[in-house]
Amino acid sequence: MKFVLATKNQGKVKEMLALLGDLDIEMVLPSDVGVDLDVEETGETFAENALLKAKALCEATGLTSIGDDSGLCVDALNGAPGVYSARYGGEELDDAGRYRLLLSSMRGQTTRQAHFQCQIACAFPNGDVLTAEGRCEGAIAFAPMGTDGFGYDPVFLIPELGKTFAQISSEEKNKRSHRGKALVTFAQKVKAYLG
Ligand SMILES: O=c1nc[nH]c2c1ncn2[C@H]1C[C@H](O)[C@@H](COP(=O)(O)OP(=O)(O)OP(=O)(O)O)O1
Ligand SMILES: [Mg+2]
Repeated sequence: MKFVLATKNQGKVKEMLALLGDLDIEMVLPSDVGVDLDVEETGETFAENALLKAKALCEATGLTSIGDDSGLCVDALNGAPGVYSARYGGEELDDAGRYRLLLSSMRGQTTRQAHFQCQIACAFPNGDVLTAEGRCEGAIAFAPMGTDGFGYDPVFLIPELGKTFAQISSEEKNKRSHRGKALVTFAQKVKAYLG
C-alpha cells in the first residue's frame, strides 16, 4: 500500500521515514506523485491542522496521506508559539530567525520549561482516519547549541542529557521526541488497521 507524507518539511520527512520504516508500506512525497499543494493551516489545534494536511493530500493524490502538525509550547510564554511555531515572527524568518526571536523573548526569564507536541493524522481514501499524538518535555536553552536536526532543535534542551535536540543523533532524538512517540503509537494503529 502506498502512503504519501503530507509535509513540505524535509526534517519531518527524514524522521517519518526512519520511524515508519518497519511498516510494510511504501512511502512517497507529494512531489513524487506530481502534487505541489500549500495547505492552509487554519485550525486552532495541532489535531485540526494535522487532519487538514492529511485530508488535502489524500484528496489531491488519491493516496492514503499522513499529516504531522507540531510545535513548541513554552510555559513562560503561556504555551506560545504552539500551533503558530512555523509562523512565529512572520513569514520572512527562517528556522534560525525563529529560534533567535524565541531566545530574545525569553531573555531574563528563569522559568525555561517547555514541551514539543506532535499530532499525526492519517486519512484513507475511504474516509477513515487514524490519529496519534506525542509530547516531549524539555527546556529552552540560553543559547543555541548543536547543528543537527531542524527547526527549534538547537534551543530545545533535554535537561537530563544537558544537550539540545541538535546535539544528539537522529536515533537518539527519535527515541525521545514528540514525533518519535507519536509515530510509534501511529505505527501500531496502522498495523492493527491493515490487519
Ligand atoms: O522535532 C522538531 N524539532 C524542531 N522543531 C520542530 C520539531 N517539530 C516541530 N518543530 C517546529 C518546526 C516548525 O516551526 C513547527 C512545525 O510547524 P508545522 O506547520 O507542523 O510544520 P512545517 O510548516 O514545518 O511543515 P508542514 O506543515 O509542511 O508539515 O514546529
Ligand atoms: Mg506548516
